[in-house]
Amino acid sequence: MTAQPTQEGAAGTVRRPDPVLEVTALEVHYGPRRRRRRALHGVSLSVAPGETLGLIGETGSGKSTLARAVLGLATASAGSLVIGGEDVGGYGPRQWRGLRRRGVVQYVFQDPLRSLDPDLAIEESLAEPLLVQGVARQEAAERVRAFLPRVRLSEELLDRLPGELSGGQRQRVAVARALVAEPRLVILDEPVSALDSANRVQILEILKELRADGVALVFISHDLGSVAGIADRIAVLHRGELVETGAAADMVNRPQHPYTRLLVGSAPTLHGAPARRAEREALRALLHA
Ligand SMILES: Nc1ncnc2c1ncn2[C@@H]1O[C@H](COP(=O)(O)OP(=O)(O)OP(=O)(O)O)[C@@H](O)[C@H]1O
Repeated sequence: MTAQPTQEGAAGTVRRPDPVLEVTALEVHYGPRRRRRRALHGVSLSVAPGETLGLIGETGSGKSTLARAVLGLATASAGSLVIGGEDVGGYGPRQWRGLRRRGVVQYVFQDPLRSLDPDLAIEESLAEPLLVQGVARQEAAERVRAFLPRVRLSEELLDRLPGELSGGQRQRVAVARALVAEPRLVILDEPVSALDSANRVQILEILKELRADGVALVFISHDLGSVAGIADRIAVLHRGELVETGAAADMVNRPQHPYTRLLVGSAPTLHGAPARRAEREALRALLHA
């Protein structure tokens, strides 16, 4: 686990810095009243500055809903959400836009074309988060160019459109766009799921290096193997509820909840081979009992 930055308190006691993200008893529902379905129930978690939280769960467990709630794209029906010290619970669309424009929170989606404007040249896409924060155009251009080596991109790509790049290059542009303006928190929703293994490894390496800047990351994946090597802590979501949260090594080596054990057993990238079928079936039976 990476050491968390700490501050000296008044009496000389070391205290942890305030979390960048604090989610408490969050509830999200979809659908009109009579067909209302609960997507998240009583979800509480926090992420410290510089910390990487892995959020894992199977399809439909509510991972993207949590990401969307933290980005102001899904409305919470109860609970509280504090981002960068701001209670964003009652925020309307304009206040959410303001928060995103100020660059407090950024995002990377599975499909980079969702994170990038298809009609904007790469250079413009990368400069935009800096320009909206009031950085002068010349300085923005310099900062973009200085950032490119960190995501293994060359300047030749700057005048291309997203559609003229490979999938791996596009995702590296999306990562650069999310991080170039030094946000406090970045939500990455399945950022490597659509990539081949070489590109997946490269993006994971890049993210590990960028963590050193002190940004907090929430890394969402259905695959425990993708997050295990990068996350400090891992939170497991099952049917809209967090069933287990702990240090990444403990979750991989000593999972407690049957669902976490099932995820660990089903992650071939963690072990030489997935757990035996009979064991997985036994865990599934336990979960559905
Ligand atoms: N816009 C929506 N309207 C209604 N129900 C939705 C909506 N988005 C998601 N849901 C439902 O909410 C639940 C959680 O979905 P969510 O997309 O958050 O899961 P997920 O863990 O991200 O899944 P995946 O890994 O497949 O993306 C699912 O039952 C889903 O069908």
